[in-house]
Amino acid sequence: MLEVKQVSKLYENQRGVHNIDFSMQRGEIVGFLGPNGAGKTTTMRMITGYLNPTHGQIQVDGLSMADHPKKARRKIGYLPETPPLYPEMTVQSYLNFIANLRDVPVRDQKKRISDVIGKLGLDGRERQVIRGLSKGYKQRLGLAQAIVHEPDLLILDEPTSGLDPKQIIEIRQLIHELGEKHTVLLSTHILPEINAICNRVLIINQGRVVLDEQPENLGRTMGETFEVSLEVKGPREQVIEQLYGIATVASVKVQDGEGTAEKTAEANSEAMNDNAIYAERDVANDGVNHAASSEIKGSVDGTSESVRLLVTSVEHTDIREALFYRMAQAGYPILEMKRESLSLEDIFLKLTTDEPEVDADA
Ligand SMILES: Nc1ncnc2c1ncn2[C@@H]1O[C@H](COP(=O)(O)OP(=O)(O)OP(=O)(O)O)[C@@H](O)[C@H]1O
Repeated sequence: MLEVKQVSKLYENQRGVHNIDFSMQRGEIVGFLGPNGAGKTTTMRMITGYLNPTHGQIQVDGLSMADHPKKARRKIGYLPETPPLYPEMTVQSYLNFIANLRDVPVRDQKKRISDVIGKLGLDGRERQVIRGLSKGYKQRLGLAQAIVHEPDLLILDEPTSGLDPKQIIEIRQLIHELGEKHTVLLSTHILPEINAICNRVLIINQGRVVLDEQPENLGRTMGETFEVSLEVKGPREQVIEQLYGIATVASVKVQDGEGTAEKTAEANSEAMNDNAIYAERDVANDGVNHAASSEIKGSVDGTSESVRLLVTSVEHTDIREALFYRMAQAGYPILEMKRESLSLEDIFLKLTTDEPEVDADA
């Protein structure tokens, strides 16, 4: 649907974006993230044909933006950061005007406009003057003008910026619905928005794409390990040794009042050798709850009988079931188990807070 090939933009010798290269398939909703000045708006303006790239090529559904700008633009709906509205017009007259501007056939205009009014919840406001609309309704109208000519590709520049929380939820829902029929590229500063509506995320920093991934694969791409935080009722040392008895456990860190300490790989192999002994001990205890034993050492204030641990697996293995069965077998109840993963915020900061690059070919 969209091909952005090695696109660069130079503003009076200052680099806007450098070698941006990505494509979008029909039906994708892609979130475009980046800190202020990263190059999101510049990229979007080039895709929509409002700005010419200094180098590179843009194709929309196989049409080159440089060679066939009019035809290519007809396939795109664009909502800039500030919706291009005429405050003196009414909702209806503005949409009539836009439909004409976008070459919607006159015989189709009435139905098309009534459809977008319905779709964007603008019913009953057709005669209202735009100046009097709330910011949320202006944004709805901005989306309506972007889709009135039924484009295949929607480019939305920070569509929820400046809206209140209720309006944000409504506009997100609308974008989600629009995504069923259109391919969508949306820029945002709101990271949860990506998880809420996008099936792919592009992160841009200092004019370059630094990440292109599906949200569910972000952790793996960033070299994230599979970590589980665990609260177990039982004597700390025995619990740790039991954990190291699981072949797929790579490390165990204690996270209690005495600080975070990591048990090493040697502990792992020792524990694995001792595995049989622990198994025997379990059988001997025959259901006796270890947590009730006098060996239990309290944590922070001596009143708790539980231990908090961070357990990492080898090769990204999901160890949650193994942890459950091992602790159950050993008679140490798991009070809490939670998979730890990098948030989009963590990843964004990791990728965008490096030292500024010195561009060799600048
Ligand atoms: N018309 C212009 N003339 C000169 N430099 C510009 C122009 N427009 C953008 N730039 C520069 O290009 C770079 C990218 O800007 P751009 O507006 O595309 O970033 P952005 O990611 O959209 O930022 P924001 O999130 O703040 O809107 C910045 O360094 C900016 O100063």
